[in-house]
Amino acid sequence: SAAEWGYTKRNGPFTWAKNYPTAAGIRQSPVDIDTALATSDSSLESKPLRWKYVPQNTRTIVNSGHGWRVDVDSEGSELVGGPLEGTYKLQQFHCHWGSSSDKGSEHTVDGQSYAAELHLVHWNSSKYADCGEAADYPDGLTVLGVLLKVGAKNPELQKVIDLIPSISHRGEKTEVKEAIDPAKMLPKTLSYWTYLGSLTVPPCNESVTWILFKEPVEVSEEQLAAFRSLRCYKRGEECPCDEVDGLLISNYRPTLPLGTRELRECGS
Ligand SMILES: NS(=O)(=O)c1ccc(S(=O)(=O)c2ccccc2)s1
Ligand SMILES: [Zn+2]
Repeated sequence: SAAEWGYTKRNGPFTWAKNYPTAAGIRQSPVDIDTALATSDSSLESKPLRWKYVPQNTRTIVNSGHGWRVDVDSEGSELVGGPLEGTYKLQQFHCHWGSSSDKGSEHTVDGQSYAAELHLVHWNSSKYADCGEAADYPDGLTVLGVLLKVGAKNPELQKVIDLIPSISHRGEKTEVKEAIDPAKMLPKTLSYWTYLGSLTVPPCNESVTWILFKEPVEVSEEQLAAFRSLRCYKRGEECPCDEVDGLLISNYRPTLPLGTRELRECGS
């Protein structure tokens, strides 16, 4: 198949539009959050964001070749309120990071990068049958974004990190035995920015309502180093990417212009 997309010079973000024209669209993510542009919106304040997750429903963790991803059984989960119409269900969560902790988040805040960014991906179960269908509609998906900064070891994320050695190569997956509670990976204060954007990986569908929490959550340097130990190629195959021995040391997309999109905020 055509050279798979990735994050190296040869197949990275600036090449994606060749095979995925939507990547050159006007509603792309991530963006730089220019906090001076954000407008506070009473309608957001009047409908608090509410979520319910079922830790026992975290099923498997997989090395997608572009990072780790924990797939969840959507049943029993829900996300409502804030900018959202209807109910969204959790599909999966994953992370983006950089080769050193001075970069790695996808969204930036007033030009500042964070060490990593956690994404909890939800789909509109009020209107669509599943995540794949929802991805084709402008109100199909919602991603909760959590900025990660270097600090204390994150105990909930440690449950993911403990599984990384068993998914070291692309395509490997393993059962998540110890329940991981996505709610425990969210910040204490629920202030957020929200805008209309896209998936940050190909096919970059413009179907995501982004909700990015303002308060960063801590993760340790050792935990970030564990993320970078994932390999982008299959066991037994040679490394196609020109990353040093195919280590997934960086998997974040640089920011795209917000353009004429509205950036709203809720909470201080
Ligand atoms: N970084 S991100 O949160 O925007 C993101 C990347 C990939 C997904 S997805 O695998 O859920 C997915 C969902 C629907 C279609 C294709 C992929 S969501
Ligand atoms: Zn993501």
